[in-house]
Amino acid sequence: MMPFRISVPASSANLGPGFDSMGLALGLYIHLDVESADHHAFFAHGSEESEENHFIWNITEQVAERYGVSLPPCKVQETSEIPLARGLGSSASAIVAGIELANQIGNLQLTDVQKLAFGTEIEGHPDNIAPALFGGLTISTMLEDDIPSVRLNDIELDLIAYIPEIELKTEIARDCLPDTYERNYAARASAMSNLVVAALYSKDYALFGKMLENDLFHEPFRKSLIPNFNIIRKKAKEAGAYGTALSGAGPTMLSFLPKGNGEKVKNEMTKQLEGYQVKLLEIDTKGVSIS
Ligand SMILES: Nc1ncnc2c1ncn2[C@@H]1O[C@H](COP(=O)(O)OP(=O)(O)OP(=O)(O)O)[C@@H](O)[C@H]1O
Ligand SMILES: N[C@@H](CCO)C(=O)O
Repeated sequence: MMPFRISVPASSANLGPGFDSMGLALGLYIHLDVESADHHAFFAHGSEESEENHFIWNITEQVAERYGVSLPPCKVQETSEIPLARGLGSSASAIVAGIELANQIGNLQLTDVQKLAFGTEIEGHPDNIAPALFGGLTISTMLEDDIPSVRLNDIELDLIAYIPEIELKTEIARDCLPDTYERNYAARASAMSNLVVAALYSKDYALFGKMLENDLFHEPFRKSLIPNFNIIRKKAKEAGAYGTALSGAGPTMLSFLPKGNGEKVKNEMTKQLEGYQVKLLEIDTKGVSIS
């Protein structure tokens, strides 16, 4: 086996009302550098000791078991730019990395459909898994026998992420959501989501930003967990953003801006948000890749 590298992008799920279905791949990556070895070893980011039970390796073993293959010994070195539990899809990127590792070293030749199905089964929803696999903006859902997914790569927007120091586990941010929504409420919530998609496809970015900020599915119930939720949205709007949404389950927030305005707005927002990493991010259009 020649040494190779697996790279998987981060992602921002939901984009406001696209709850559990929309996700955008971002130019922050987890990398696995893989080479042949006498025995298995997995070195997690920043660690000099091999980890037997690493999250990613566990996924790799689950895939191998599902397809009935035994994996050759190899050395894997993980490095990552994706902060954990911040709403940037770290778990989905790690799952996709684990699936691709099994695919490569086990010579499984998995199709995109198989990878998406396996990843979604583990993560529970496809909104981060699909962009981590395919890149761009994806809209996906789960049917009994299929996970339809549509990709949009052509988005002419700058992105700024506001990443606080605190972590927020998705599990906790899901626990504060209602179990059910009353019919009129659900109809309004899905109308917001329809308009987000329609505005994106028609490149009406002002409308996109407006609808992005009108989610009814999750943000109203989560915003008390998110430091500076209202302030960030207001300041970003004043600085020129079309709109700002919670990234995934939070606590990161993500602004969408007219192309070319990112650097200026990033500098302004950095001055106002002490203790945050304020990052200008690219949209990844490739998804998982091997080099
Ligand atoms: N590279 C990694 N190595 C080990 N564990 C990881 C890795 N990436 C993610 N995880 C696991 O996933 C958890 C974070 O997943 P969680 O779903 O809570 O947040 P997220 O995926 O970063 O954000 P969101 O789903 O809101 O976008 C971590 O606390 C850790 O247990
Ligand atoms: N759609 C998910 C994204 C985080 O996994 C949520 O908002 O809980």
